Amino acid sequence: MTKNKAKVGVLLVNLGTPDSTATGDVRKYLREFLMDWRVIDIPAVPRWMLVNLIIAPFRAPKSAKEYRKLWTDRGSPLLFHTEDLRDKLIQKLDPKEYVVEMAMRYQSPSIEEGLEKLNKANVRKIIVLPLFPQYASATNGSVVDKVMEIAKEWQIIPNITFVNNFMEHPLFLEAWAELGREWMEKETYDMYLFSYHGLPERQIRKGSVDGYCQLSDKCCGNYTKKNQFCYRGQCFHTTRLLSAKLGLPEEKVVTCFQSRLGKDPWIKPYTEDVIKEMAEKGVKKVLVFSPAFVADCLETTVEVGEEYKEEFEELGGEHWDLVPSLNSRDTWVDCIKSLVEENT
Ligand SMILES: C=CC1=C(C)c2cc3[nH]c(cc4nc(cc5[nH]c(cc1n2)c(C)c5CCC(=O)O)C(CCC(=O)O)=C4C)c(C)c3C=C
Ligand SMILES: [Fe+2]
Ligand SMILES: [Fe+2]
Repeated sequence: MTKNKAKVGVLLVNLGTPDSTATGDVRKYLREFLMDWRVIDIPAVPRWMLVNLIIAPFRAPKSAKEYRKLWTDRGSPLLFHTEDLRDKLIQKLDPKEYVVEMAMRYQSPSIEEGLEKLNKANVRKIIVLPLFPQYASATNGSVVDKVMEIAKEWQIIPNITFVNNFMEHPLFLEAWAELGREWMEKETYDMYLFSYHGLPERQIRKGSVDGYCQLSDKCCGNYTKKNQFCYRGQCFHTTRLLSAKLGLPEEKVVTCFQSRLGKDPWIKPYTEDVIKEMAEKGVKKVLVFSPAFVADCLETTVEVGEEYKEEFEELGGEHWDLVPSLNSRDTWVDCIKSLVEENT
C-alpha cells in the first residue's frame, strides 16, 4: 500500500470584524452577522426586518464610533491577533505535515477562501478550529454550518473534523493562568470577575436535552454529560477551573455575562448588575478575566476595559484591571498545536 503523504489542513476561525471603521463597513458586518439564523434565532422575515430596518441602521453609526476607539495601525485587533496566531502556529508545526489557514465567520478573510486554499493544497483531512473556548450555537455551531454549506458542493470531501470546545484544555487554562499571575504579582484584588459574552436565554433552552437546563444551579452549576453543551454551564465550569489553577478563594470569584443585545432576557447575572452589587458592598479593586474570547476585541478592550471600568469607578470603585486576552502568546499557540495534533 502506498503511504498517504498528503498533508492535513488546519483552519482557524474567529468571529469576524468590520473591514474598516467606516459606518458603511460596520453596517455590512452587522448585517451579515445578525442575519445568521443561529445568532438572531427568529423566523427569516421578522429577522430581516429587525436587522435591516432597526439594528443595522441605528446601531451601525454607534458601533462605528466604538470601533474607532479600538482600531490600530494594523486594523482590528481580532483580525491581526488571529493572523499572528496562524503565523506562529505555522512556525511550530511540521510544514511537511500541515498547511494552516485562518478565516473569519463573517466578513474577511472568508471561510470560503480558507477552505478553497486547503482544498487546492489537496489535503487529506481538514481540522476546523473555531476559536471559541465554550460551545454556542451562535459561534461554534455557526462555523460548522458555514463549513458544511461550502464543502457539500465539492466533488470530493476530505475528512473534516471540528473542535467543539476546548475550555478544559490544560494549556488553555495555563495560558490564562500565566496572564492572571502577571497581574496578581503586581496588585492585590478584592474580587475576581469572570465576564463572558452573553446569549439569549432562549438559545440555551433550545439546546437543552430533555429540558435539563433551567438556567439554574442544577444545570449550570455543574458540568456533566447531561449539560455538556450548555454554554452557561461551560462558562461557570471555566471559571471554576481557572480559579482553582490560580488558587482564588471562592468567595472572591464571580461569573457574569456581558454584551446583551435587544430586550429579550439574556443569561444572568448581567455584568452591569454585578458591578453595581460589588460597588454597593464596598469592593474597590477588581481583576477582570474575559475567557470566552481568545483575542482582544471590541467586547473586551472597549466594553470591559473602558465602559465597565468607567461604571465601576463612577460607583466608587478604585481599581479595575482587565487581563488582556491570549492573542498570540506562546502557551496559547502551544494549546492550538496540541489541539491540532490530538485531532490529526
Ligand atoms: C463567545 C463568543 C461570542 C458569542 C457567544 C457571541 C454571541 C452573540 N453576539 C451578538 C451580537 C454582537 N456581538 C458583537 C461583537 C462580538 N461578539 C463576539 C463574540 C461572541 N458573540 C466578538 C469576539 C465580538 C467582537 C468583534 C470585533 O470586531 O472586535 C457585535 C458587534 C459589535 C457591536 O455592535 O456591539 C454584536 C452586534 C449576539 C446577538 C450573540 C448571540 C446570539
Ligand atoms: Fe457577540
Ligand atoms: Fe445550564
